[in-house]
Amino acid sequence: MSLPEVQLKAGILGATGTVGQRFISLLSKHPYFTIHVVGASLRSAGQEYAKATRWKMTTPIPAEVGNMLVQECKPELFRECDVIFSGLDSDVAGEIETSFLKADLVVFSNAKNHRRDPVVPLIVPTVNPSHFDLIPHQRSLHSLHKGFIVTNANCSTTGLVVVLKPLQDAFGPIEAVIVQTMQAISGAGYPGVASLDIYDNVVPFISGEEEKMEYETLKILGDVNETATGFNILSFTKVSASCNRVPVIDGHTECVSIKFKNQPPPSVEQIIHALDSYVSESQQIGCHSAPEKAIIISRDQDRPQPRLDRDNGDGYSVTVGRVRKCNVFDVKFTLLVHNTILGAAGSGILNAEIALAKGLLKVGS
Ligand SMILES: NC(=O)C1=CN([C@@H]2O[C@H](COP(=O)(O)OP(=O)(O)OC[C@H]3O[C@@H](n4cnc5c(N)ncnc54)[C@H](OP(=O)(O)O)[C@@H]3O)[C@@H](O)[C@H]2O)C=CC1
Ligand SMILES: N[C@@H](CC(=O)OP(=O)(O)O)C(=O)O
Repeated sequence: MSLPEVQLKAGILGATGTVGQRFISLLSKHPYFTIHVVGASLRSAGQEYAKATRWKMTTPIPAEVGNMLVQECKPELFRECDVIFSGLDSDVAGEIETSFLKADLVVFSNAKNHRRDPVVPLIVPTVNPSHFDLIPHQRSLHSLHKGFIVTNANCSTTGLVVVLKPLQDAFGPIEAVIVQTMQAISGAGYPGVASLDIYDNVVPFISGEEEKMEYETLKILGDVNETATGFNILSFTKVSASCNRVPVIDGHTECVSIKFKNQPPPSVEQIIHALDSYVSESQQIGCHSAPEKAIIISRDQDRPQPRLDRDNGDGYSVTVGRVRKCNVFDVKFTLLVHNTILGAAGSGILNAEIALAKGLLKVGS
């Protein structure tokens, strides 16, 4: 993809939070999105960013952002932005993001609020960029000239669909998926889970998470209908998720078992080959943040591990290991996804790069 001639102005909603901080650290070294406005709640608005946030990234706050004044999340304060990235708390994301859409702004959201909307694409950038095809319909429905809203997926769902997509493409419909997650504490935002709850412990419940994985997987792996006015949500595939919080800072690990419709199923080596050779549309386009490999196969018997593998592909790759035959279903494996990069902010940024490549961002208009 050739670089655009102009810099695009980016606004960040929820800039002080866990996902917002990740947006800032990724965008600060981005070649064509420049951070223009940062927004958060009334608690933070009016303060310098460095004072308002409790910075938890391992790199310093970028100098150009540290002394920016945090704004309220009002569309009129972001009207110069070509693109808005939202890391808003879901208690407020629905209403605020809708007000930005109505103001004809382009919103890439991390929050759950709009993911089930029948005209909002739910896009994991290394899986289903074709769902951008619905944007002209969304624009006409809301009488928008340049604005639209796209969401990225729940972080655990993101890792899962990156691996299911090439298997579905290569071997046909997947009949059943059973997944157990071990999710990092950064997934709960800041301050998140109390240390007395998570230290020396595992918590076998994350509110709403299992339902999100079971629904979002089917929307993402489905396709856009013939008239590009809606989504064909998979009805054949059944997903059952069990979600657990574990004392890991970043990186969600998932143990997955799957059963194919077509029998006999592919061999373990055929599955490894399909995963290893998978190239997503975002890579084909040559997007700046697209990983060299969407899926990295580990053949070590004790990998993937969050501390060792979460930064693979700069956090944009999903690492898969322990691919083996399953005695109940057909095959089982373990995957690892970086929950705040590909599982959150990174997906928003890569989705914006894809939108730009597809001509959907009307820069400076
Ligand atoms: N953490 C993760 O791995 C993932 C998170 N997500 C989703 O991304 C979103 C952000 O999550 P996360 O960063 O973890 O959450 P945090 O709690 O860390 O951050 C929430 C952000 O929302 C802002 N905010 C809260 N209330 C308001 C308000 N009334 N008006 C304006 N801004 C407000 C906060 O500002 P202030 O500091 O001023 O309070 C803060 O910037 C959530 O919707 C979450 O579900 C999605 C995928 C993965
Ligand atoms: N619930 C996820 C993070 C998250 O906020 O997900 P969602 O964007 O689907 O609400 C976790 O706890 O790890």
